[in-house]
Amino acid sequence: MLDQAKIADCWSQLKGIAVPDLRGLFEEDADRLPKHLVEESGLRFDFSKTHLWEASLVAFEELAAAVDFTGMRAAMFAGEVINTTEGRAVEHTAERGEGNAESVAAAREHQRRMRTLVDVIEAGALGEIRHILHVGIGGSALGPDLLVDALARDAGRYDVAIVSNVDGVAIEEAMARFDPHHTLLVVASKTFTTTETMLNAASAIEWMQEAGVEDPYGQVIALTASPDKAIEWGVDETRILGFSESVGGRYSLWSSIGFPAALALGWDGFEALLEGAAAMDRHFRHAPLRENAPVRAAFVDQFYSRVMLCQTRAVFAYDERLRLLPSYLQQLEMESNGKSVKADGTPTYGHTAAITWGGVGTDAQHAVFQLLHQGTHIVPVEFIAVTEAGDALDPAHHQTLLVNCFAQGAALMQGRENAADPARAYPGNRPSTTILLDALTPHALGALIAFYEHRTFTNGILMQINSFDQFGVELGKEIARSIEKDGARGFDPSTMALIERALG
Ligand SMILES: O=P(O)(O)OC[C@H]1O[C@H](O)[C@H](O)[C@@H](O)[C@@H]1O
Repeated sequence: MLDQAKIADCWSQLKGIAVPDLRGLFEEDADRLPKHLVEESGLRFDFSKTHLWEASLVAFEELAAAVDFTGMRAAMFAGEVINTTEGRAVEHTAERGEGNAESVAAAREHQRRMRTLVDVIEAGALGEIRHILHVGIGGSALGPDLLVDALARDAGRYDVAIVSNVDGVAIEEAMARFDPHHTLLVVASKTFTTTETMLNAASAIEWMQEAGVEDPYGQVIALTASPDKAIEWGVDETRILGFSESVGGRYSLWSSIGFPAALALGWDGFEALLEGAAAMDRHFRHAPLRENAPVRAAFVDQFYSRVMLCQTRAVFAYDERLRLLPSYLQQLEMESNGKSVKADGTPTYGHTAAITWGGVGTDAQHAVFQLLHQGTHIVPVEFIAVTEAGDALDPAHHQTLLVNCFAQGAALMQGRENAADPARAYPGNRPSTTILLDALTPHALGALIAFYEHRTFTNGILMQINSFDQFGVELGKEIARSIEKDGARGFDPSTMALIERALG
């Protein structure tokens, strides 16, 4: 049993610590930078432009002890049932070889099948496959989409479309681009019941049938933790790639859900992604809290959201290849920690997940950065940049990109006084974290995504939240089903009028 009074004391202590000026922190401590830097797997995490200092770090370490952070971390890696509301273990790390031996062996077996299927498809056993039409939503789309977009742009192996929205416009676009005779339909759904995915999958089959494809189901691969449902739907058992129930949807890109990435990258690339994640797993498991990147990042998150009461956090990828990272993180962070009760069902203390938003640099500089520099909200900003260029053009492109990224962090912190002209004054003292990757390799991206997963988990532990359920998404689905079944009956006047007007 955790000592709740002790935990409350830790939070009060954190709130009582003076919040120094960022510029002053650097002036007072010549060694501030190395004390607030973590290097791991070719990723450099610079937390020095945040307001945390010795006293806050000590207080967070005490909080981590009070919430039994190390016990929870060990329980996750041991495969204990830490997702208590759903009675499940949390075993995405087993996909990377880190976890209890039985789960790691099961994951390896799933991967062996996945690899075989990648080889079989490459060898042409399912005909000449040129296009991959992956239908899935939420965790069954955002992760694969990020991987393919970031790493397989020029791989040229297959043309991949990841379609999630139930709006037919989304899948029509892919249909217009693809030849149904040369398309592999990948149906990705952990539950194999999700409305959007099943509807898109059915429309894709129809599209193939209408084009005269003889055996459309012969061109289907199912990625699911519910193989029985996939068989019922018509997929042959040999083309079902399973994964364990204990791999959560938003943590599933490492499992067979990552299949389109494995196809697009080739197996070696996919394996490098898993190895990068495993390296971050080991770092998270063994590095002392002070030198532990996900833990330090979670301290920063908690500080801004619960001590400074910032309601949002912004993520800007200064790399076009990572343009999907903010939306991927929105699901990971907000679906995991956007809760109002603790794991024991009692109300949480203060705010939980910050609202994650963001975009790409330099585009965002010309749009939303005004608010970051001069607005009334304090928004902790995270910059992600890559030293090695992704393009082969004039080096001026990449140099300008990086210079701008670093300039923004400096400007947020430095500010500029202008007593004569307040509209042109910058308050400064605004926080940012910079994550700098040496190169955007599969290994580095694996490590980066695993960093975010562990950071989210650590945030959950510090807030005593179960980060692995998502009951908040259910009510809206239920109401939608009831409207489809019974029409506009029994709802409020506004909802009924909308239904009548648009749906008749
Ligand atoms: O993979 P599926 O079972 O189709 O689920 C897809 C998505 O739908 C749900 O509503 C959840 O909010 C997501 O966490 C999940 O990833």
